[in-house]
Amino acid sequence: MFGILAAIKDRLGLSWPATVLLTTGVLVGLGYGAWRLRSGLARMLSGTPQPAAAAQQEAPAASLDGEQAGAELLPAHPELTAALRTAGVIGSEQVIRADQVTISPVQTGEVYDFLVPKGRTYEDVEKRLGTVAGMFGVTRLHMTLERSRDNERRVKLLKLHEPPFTRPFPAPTRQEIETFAGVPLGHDVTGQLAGVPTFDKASLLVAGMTQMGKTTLVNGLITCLLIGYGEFELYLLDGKFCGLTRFEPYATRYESSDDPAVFWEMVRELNRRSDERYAQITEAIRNRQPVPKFKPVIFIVDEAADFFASGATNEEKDQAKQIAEDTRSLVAKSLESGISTVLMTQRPSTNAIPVMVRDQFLYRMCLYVASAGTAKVALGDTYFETVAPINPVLLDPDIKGQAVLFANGRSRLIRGFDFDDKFIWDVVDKRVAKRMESLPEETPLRKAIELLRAKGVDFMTTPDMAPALGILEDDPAKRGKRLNELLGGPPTYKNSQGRGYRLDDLVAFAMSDS
Ligand SMILES: Nc1ncnc2c1ncn2[C@@H]1O[C@H](COP(=O)(O)OP(=O)(O)OP(=O)(O)O)[C@@H](O)[C@H]1O
Repeated sequence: MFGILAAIKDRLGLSWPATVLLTTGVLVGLGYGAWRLRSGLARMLSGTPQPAAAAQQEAPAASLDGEQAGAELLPAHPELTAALRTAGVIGSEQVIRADQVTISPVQTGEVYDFLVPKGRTYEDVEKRLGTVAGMFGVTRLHMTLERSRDNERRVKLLKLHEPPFTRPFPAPTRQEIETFAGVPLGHDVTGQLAGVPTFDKASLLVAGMTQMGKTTLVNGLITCLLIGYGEFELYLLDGKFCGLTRFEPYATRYESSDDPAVFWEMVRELNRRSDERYAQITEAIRNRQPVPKFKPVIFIVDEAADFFASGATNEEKDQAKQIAEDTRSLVAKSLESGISTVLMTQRPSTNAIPVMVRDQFLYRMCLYVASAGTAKVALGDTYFETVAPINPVLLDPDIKGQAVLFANGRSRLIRGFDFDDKFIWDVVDKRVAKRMESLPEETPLRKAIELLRAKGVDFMTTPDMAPALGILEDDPAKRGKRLNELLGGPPTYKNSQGRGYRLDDLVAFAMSDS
């Protein structure tokens, strides 16, 4: 090295300090030139030109962060980098590294699995999902984002080939429903089952214009509950008269009516049960006992809007107010009492379901509606400010049963199941039979139920039933009273044959507890 320096010194006729300085300067200059050339080549290969100013800004960060320095040299994924930069998800100087992207085909589209640059998270993509979809040349409905559990920077972006649910998925089998972790409500856009983790401590509002598939969706929900949910009681109010009839044999109480008084009566009955349950909880806490576990009760109302409508007189207005207040209280108290409410409405207008009732619902679903305002009524006033909202107005009204499911702050597009009637009947029959098996064998109530079943009748009068259960009293009043006491107090029913008991009432009574 000394020899080389001496040769340079002789050749240029410089002093020693000047020779050393000059040689060092030239070597540093050459090194910088080589670095510029290399990064320029890397950028050219990745097809992402970078302004000089940005490159200068990035130099210090690169020296702090090994990965970022590596990112500069590694090729970027052109499609994702360009889309996410233009959508404003990542900065113009940032890239999505090609070696951190995998694209895999699924049944209905393809999944882009990638890491966003350091300093960004999946939420940056989620917040701008509509714009990102636009960059891919599709709509928000074609795109679904899933976060990963292992890394905040990992994004799984599903892009559909066709509008969602263009092709129907087959209804799930019993086994698929049984193995689903939670309560399925429908298929997601890839054909997987989607739903909510539990119906315990939850309530659901389902809104959508007429003929969009609400009743079918809720029939699917009840079917899934009967297959996969533990023991529960069902209260059904069929405001459309025949939408929920298939489940009557299992229901603890089934009413088919559009009379607000019937709705109010059911709400009050459930509020009473809820109060009793609260009293038991308080008592347990007071006595330092474990809090009792209650059998879940699920109250489902098909077409609820009419029940809150108010008449013109003051008395009717007061009644409507009281109905709204009682309903709000029921939904709000479901948290601890284990009584969940599902309300459906085809008129999600501002005054159809009172705001104080609506705001209590933990889960909300909206099928196709004609305006964003109506969607807000169903999903909440601030719905469009939530993360990655899906506008129900954009759903295709010809593909029935599609709905935006808004649960735990996240939106999902699903399509309710459309089960065969035969499948539903079979599920109901099996569940009712299972219930019967679980009844204590030798009770008079079970004997009475089996008597009606053996005779193949839905109703039996007191004079016919009493002797079969060992009551040989001749006085009708005394006989009726003794039989009712023996059975434990189930509701009686009167028809043209006289007073007696209906099979459905006896079964429901046998199943109910506080
Ligand atoms: N998931 C689905 N797949 C296929 N067809 C469906 C689906 N959901 C609903 N439908 C069909 O759409 C029609 C309307 O369904 P449904 O009666 O459930 O709607 P609705 O919203 O309850 O209507 P309304 O409020 O007028 O009573 C029915 O013919 C039903 O078979």
